[in-house]
Amino acid sequence: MSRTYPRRARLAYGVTMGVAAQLAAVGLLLASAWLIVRAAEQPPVLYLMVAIVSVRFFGISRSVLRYLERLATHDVALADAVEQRVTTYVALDRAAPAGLGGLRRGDLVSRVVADVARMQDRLLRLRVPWWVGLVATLVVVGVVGVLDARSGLVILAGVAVCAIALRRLVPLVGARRSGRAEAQGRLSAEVAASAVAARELVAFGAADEARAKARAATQDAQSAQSGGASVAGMGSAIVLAVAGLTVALLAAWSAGIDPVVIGVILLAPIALVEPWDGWSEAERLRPEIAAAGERLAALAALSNPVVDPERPADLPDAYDLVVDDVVVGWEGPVTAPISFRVGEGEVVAVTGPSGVGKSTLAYALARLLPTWQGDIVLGGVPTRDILAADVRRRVGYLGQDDAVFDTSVRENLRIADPDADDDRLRAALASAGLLAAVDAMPQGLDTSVGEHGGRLSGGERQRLCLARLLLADHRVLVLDEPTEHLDAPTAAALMDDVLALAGPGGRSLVVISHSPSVLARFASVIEVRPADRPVVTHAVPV
Ligand SMILES: Nc1ncnc2c1ncn2[C@@H]1O[C@H](COP(=O)(O)OP(=O)(O)OP(=O)(O)O)[C@@H](O)[C@H]1O
Repeated sequence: MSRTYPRRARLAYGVTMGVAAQLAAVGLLLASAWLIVRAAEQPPVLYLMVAIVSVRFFGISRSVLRYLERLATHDVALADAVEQRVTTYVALDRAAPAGLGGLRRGDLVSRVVADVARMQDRLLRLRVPWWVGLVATLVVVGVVGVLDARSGLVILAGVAVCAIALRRLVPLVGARRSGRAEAQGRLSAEVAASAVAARELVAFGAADEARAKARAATQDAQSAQSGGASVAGMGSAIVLAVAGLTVALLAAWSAGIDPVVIGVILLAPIALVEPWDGWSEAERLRPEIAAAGERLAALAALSNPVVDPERPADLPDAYDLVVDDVVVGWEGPVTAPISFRVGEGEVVAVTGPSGVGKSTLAYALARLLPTWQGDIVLGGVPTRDILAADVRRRVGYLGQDDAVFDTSVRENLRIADPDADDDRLRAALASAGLLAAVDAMPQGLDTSVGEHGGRLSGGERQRLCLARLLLADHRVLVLDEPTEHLDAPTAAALMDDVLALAGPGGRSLVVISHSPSVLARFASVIEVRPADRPVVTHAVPV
């Protein structure tokens, strides 16, 4: 059924096909039973023709109907998953970076990938099996009830007992034993952390400890998984016990019923084992699906401390930057008030002891974090009155460890501007002082830079990030330790290129650095100091 139909209609069609497939399976078993019992009486073969044709019809239609059910329900589930994925990415985008502080990277990946996939099961393995099983079971109860009312009631009682036992017992035990997704999340986080830090772990002899942690997380994940298997076993046991008991009761009360009909009646509960197994599986998964839903809801509820104004001001064309009595910090204020001004095309350096809050100030300048006190004013308008995305169009930030993707130089640059042609890419590379090096690479712009830019030198990586920043055409650049990890001549060359970006009509620069040789090149150096006494701030950052 095509996607032009509404979701509800596609789902109803899928469930109807599922019910029909289930009834075909029941019909196959009952028609076969009737055929075997009746054939034993050796009637003229003409009497058996209807049953023989029925067996063929049910056998073929079951497969076709099941296929149609899968097609329709998976179509709906996949469309739901796409929506869920988009919602999750939008939530992450809204919360990043300041709102994601408490989440480990591996855990986050596990949530975004595994939990979203698990949510597909809510429809496919929880809701659809319950609806299909329930309708199919009630039809069978109705048919048996027409043949013999008391037998119909016995099967109805069996259905009720099975449904209640599965619904009550399996999730109860499952919830206690599951935690599979959490265990999987912890395992992913450990593995991701070890993979990123593998070199350091080996160098400092801490690999054994990391291995032990990963092993413990693996064992947790495995035991959560085997817990799931024993819960599945319990569900199957309940189904088989109830079906067996129902058959026994039906057999005990079968006196006086036509022998051919008895065969059909006794097989009815056996035919229902398949839909009931679907319920059992659904109940086993229910706690995991609920937990995945809660984790995704928690992600969706993450808030970003940077709140856009209700009536945003237009982004001004002017780009002089005034930092007026500003205090920054993450969970609370950490710096003493900071004030300075950078006119259009001017440069200023920011320094201060390690951990004092220089990078935090850089985040605030790019409106990635709010301030606890004071105003950051861009072109005469406080940045809190402008949409954060607009501020970031004008103010660009180059961090100490900006991401370099495992793809070509060209694609790494185009993240800043997907439409940029080679001339613009080359101009940005030239301004960042990387063009000659890229031209010397075997495939030029198409050269792959490796994971985290591993095939580039530290200086080249830094210049690549700078070129990317230049391509986005920000007017104010905040560069956080741009010469970190570079030797003195490379650092001096990079600073030459950076400072050449400023000047009348050029970009304004705020350069954060510890390095005396970098600071020596600036006429204006601002020192960030820790808050030595409690500073007056807003109750919440704005
Ligand atoms: N993502 C974060 N969440 C919470 N606190 C943070 C975060 N990043 C940094 N901090 C804290 O904010 C304070 C200032 O850190 P920041 O990175 O701004 O210092 P810095 O002056 O740039 O240091 P360095 O010169 O060593 O890079 C530190 O106490 C640090 O622990």
